[in-house]
Amino acid sequence: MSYVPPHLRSSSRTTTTTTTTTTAKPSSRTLDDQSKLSSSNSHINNDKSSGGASFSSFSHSNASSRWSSGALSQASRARPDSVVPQWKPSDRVLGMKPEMIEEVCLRLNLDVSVSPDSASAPAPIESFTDMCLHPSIMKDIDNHGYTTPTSIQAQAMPVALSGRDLLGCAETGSGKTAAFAIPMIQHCLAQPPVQRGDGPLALVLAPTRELAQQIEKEVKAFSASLESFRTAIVVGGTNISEQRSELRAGVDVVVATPGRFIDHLQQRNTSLTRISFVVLDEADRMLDMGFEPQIREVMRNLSEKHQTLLFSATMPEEIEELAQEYLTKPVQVKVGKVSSPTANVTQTLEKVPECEKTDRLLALLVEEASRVEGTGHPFPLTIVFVERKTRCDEVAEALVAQGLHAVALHGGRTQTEREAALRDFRKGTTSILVATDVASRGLDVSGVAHVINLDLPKV
Ligand SMILES: Nc1ncnc2c1ncn2[C@@H]1O[C@H](COP(=O)(O)OP(=O)(O)OP(=O)(O)O)[C@@H](O)[C@H]1O
Repeated sequence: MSYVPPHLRSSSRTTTTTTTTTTAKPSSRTLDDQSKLSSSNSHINNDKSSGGASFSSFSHSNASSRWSSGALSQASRARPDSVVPQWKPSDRVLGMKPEMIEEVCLRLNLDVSVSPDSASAPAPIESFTDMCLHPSIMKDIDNHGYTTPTSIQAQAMPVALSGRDLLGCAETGSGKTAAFAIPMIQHCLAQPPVQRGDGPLALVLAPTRELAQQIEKEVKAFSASLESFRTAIVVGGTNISEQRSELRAGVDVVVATPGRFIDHLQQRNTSLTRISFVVLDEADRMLDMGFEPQIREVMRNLSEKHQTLLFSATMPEEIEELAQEYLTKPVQVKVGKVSSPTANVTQTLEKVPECEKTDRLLALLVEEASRVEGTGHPFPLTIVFVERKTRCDEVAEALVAQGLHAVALHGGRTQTEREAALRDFRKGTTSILVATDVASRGLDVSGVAHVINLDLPKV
């Protein structure tokens, strides 16, 4: 049986308009139950004549707080349906024999699986050229300096480009941003253009502002040659009215943290109606941070024709439940890091009583400062991870008191302060970044020499 992308699958989904929703967790179900689940959870009113879907707010039941995608005068305008992009890889890839595919998966350390009732996964592709991408995207990949796909890119990109849902288990640093950003841009290019008060066509949800900003930067980089391609970043701690006007003008892609995105939906600054490509990045982290109700609210109100990519570094039960509920016959791709951290990283563990930890850290870093003094080299970039915000400030202050250039990065600081802290660290003006895991996980800073976990990371 040939593969039918999620967009084209017929469904007997019941359509209802409701004013209240439940956030009760569903029990664990098999993939076969998925369509039933989707239909029982659907809160979409697909009555196109009324201008699209109506939504309920998960936190309020009063009428004024309900979201409506009919906002921004869209109600009176018929919105175009999403288009299923026609994609096929090069003939060379199409001609790959099963044993060749197996050999590539083995070499790239890829673990690929599909549910028994779905079509086999698309073959991994080891060159961007063989992916047959839009010429502008190819140009931007080249400008970005990427010559060969990483393992996750080699497998996740063909999956996404072929229109299938993806469950990706990839560690931070494996190159997954491009793995979803490039197919997402290609998907958007196949859609009818966004108009004012319209869009977005694609949505990326990420756990932290910093990660969202990093993702948006990448999306911009891979769409730099496309003149009218617009992206918006929607995160807390930044000016909501600027975001409002940007969203209302109409954008192709929104990269957002879940809380702020819901705020904009409730204020009717944007809508879910035209979204046909969704990425949940670092989904495990988003659940850890309590974003599950917001994620569920978005997912269950999306239009029926959409494709979902879910990435998570770990696969706890909650992620599996989320995947079973919101992904349709996904291809599961598991991959390790691009290069083994043990290849060029020395790891040491030192047991220190709680009350002596800060002193030990100060001693180590002061010793390092005197070692580099006189060598003409700057203090090596160092990240110190701590568990709590208060400790983060205390440690940074103690380091500064010793004459070291340190700064604290945690969720309690303003967006401007966080951006400045990261900018100074990236430039090397500040050589020590003391950070909580929540604020800094997944950040990509090159040239870091030392990483110190003052408190053991919670895994
Ligand atoms: N194909 C590639 N060729 C060269 N460098 C790449 C390629 N893909 C990604 N990189 C680089 O590898 C680093 C890690 O990539 P990226 O940030 O996309 O990883 P990630 O898995 O998304 O991690 P994170 O969890 O931080 O988002 C970045 O510096 C990125 O520019």
